Amino acid sequence: MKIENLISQIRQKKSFLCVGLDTDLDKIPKHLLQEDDPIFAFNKAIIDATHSFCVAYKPNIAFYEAYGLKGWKSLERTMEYLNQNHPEIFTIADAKRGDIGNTSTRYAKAFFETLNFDSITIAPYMGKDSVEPFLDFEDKHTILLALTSNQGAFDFQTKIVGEEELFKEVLKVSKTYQNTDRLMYVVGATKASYLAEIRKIVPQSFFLVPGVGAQGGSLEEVCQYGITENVGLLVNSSRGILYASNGEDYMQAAAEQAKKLQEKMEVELKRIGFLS
Ligand SMILES: O=c1ccn([C@@H]2O[C@H](COP(=O)(O)O)[C@@H](O)[C@H]2O)c(=O)[nH]1
Repeated sequence: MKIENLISQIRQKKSFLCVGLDTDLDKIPKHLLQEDDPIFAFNKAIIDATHSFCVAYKPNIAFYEAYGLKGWKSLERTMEYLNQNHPEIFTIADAKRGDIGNTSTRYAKAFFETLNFDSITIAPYMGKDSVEPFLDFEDKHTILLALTSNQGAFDFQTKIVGEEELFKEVLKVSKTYQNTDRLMYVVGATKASYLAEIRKIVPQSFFLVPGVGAQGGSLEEVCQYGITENVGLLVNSSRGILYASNGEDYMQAAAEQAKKLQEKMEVELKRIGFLS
């Protein structure tokens, strides 16, 4: 997908919400466990309930790999459903891959070609030749982990390396890679106070921002420091939407949570003049 199409969808839906599809058989409503493919049945219901409030879906691959071949099949069916019914919606494989060049190329083919995701999350630790194979793919996006939402982010990412924090070095060095227009970054909502400094380094890039809802990050703070004239944000919520209820009313409860976030986003989009 081209960035212009993502931006025009944000304008149309008045939303920059990404719904995380972290589907856990221990948490979904019990009656769905009778289905042939409960993971797909749950994902389909969540997509049907939330698609008008969000611009992106982010299956976290761990939740599918955990169930082996069956989980992978559910992921394939989810992607087929999205590509056939909502091709305008941006898809993110939250896979956090990255390896030596020829291996990265195979990961890129798996997620961009076989599964037809628009983007994938990548760990930057192995450097340029582990990231650039993903950047070779036209209209596909590589989302580099910059400053993650978890507590462990302080173990390495904020440590001073040379003159500044490691995450800043990641951002600066990544700007020297080829096809940087295909780069986005992960910045945790729980680290919103860092966003102003991050924006100085990458003023135009899109950020995937996990950590609102269950992890306690604030949407308003993320917008205060991170929003750009073209929005530049995809704010994710997974558990807060998926498991708003585990009863028969789970679709309605998920839709309500997604709508609440969309309405807050609309306020922010109006505040910056992106929407009139
Ligand atoms: O820094 C990061 C990077 C990725 N994630 C992932 O996002 C979702 C968050 O789920 P919630 O239920 O909304 O907390 C999940 O898939 C994480 O693995 C992140 O949280 N932080």
